[in-house]
Amino acid sequence: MASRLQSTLPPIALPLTSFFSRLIPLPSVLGTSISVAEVFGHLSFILMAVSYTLDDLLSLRVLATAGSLSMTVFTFFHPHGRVLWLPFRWNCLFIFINAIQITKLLVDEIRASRLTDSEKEVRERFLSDMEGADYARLLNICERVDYEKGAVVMRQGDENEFMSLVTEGEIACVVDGVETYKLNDGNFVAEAALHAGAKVRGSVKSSATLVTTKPTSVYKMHRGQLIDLLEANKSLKKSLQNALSWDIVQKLKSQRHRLETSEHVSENTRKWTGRRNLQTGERYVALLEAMIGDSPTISAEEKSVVDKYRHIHVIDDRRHTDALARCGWTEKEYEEGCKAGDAAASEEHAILAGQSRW
Ligand SMILES: Nc1ncnc2c1ncn2[C@@H]1O[C@@H]2COP(=O)(O)O[C@H]2[C@H]1O
Repeated sequence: MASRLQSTLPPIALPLTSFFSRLIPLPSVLGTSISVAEVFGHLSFILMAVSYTLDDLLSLRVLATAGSLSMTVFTFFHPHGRVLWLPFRWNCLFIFINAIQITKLLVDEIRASRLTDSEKEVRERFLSDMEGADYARLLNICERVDYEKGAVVMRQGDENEFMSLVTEGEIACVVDGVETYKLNDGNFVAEAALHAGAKVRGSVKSSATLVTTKPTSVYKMHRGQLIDLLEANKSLKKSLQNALSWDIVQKLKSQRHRLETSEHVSENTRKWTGRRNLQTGERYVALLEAMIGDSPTISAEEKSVVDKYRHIHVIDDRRHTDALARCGWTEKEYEEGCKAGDAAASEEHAILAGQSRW
């Protein structure tokens, strides 16, 4: 065996041939003997099999790499006496790919382990579903901003490109001079229908003036950067959408609570409700404007986001038609996904719609 190996192996490997072709005696039930190279062959498949049972990505990749490494040894010192170059080269490629991915995972783990105490606390309190590495990636695009009490965070009607998470403090939301809501720690600000899956990268008109009523801190992130990050990280997207969904539930519940308990509101319930309704309509218009922009078409995917948003926020047909009119669209145009009178866009839209059916 050793002599056959020696005849095909690259000269550099020749000193190792006697080791890998050495026979190890086995208990009689398993057969007579096994070579060291074959031990690596079996080990490779055992490691691969175990790796498939693991959920933890890092451990899975480490074991898969060890499996591929064992396979390269087996194919290089193959008992038939010839190097099996085809599986050898493929396994080298698998090792290379896994090594890159393992490095990325390790970098993420290191990043996650270097969080400050206050960053860790924010994760534990408001983003506990988020993996440490995903949270670290999110922090990369976040800027912490601290406001004094009484600071104006944004004004009603301002174009705003940022989404924020309040990590501490309190912010009053004022619409046409009437306070409609108070944002507290854990609330998202200007989430622009992200909870419904909208990918609004640009600016959205603010539906309220936001004024801090206590010293307040937020994590502020650019919406475009956030959406790019979410598109590249499915697990981050899922956990952030979870957090946003809970935020919506919390906001709706606390609005009801506020309506029932606050003296200030009960004195002016009609006025408050009127402003809230107005604000809901304005936010819907702002969302449609941001999604449609100047484009003469709206895709089926965008429409399904709009439908989801309407369902969550109970936007009835009248409000929907009014909002469309404010954006310069008719109900019919919206249903068809294309503005009338724009022949080129209409043709292109029909082609794309036809393609998507395939
Ligand atoms: N009544 C309210 N209920 C919940 N959140 C609000 C309210 N008013 C304002 N906000 C938040 O303040 C943000 C102001 O900008 P947006 O309209 O983009 O999004 C708004 C919400 O995130």
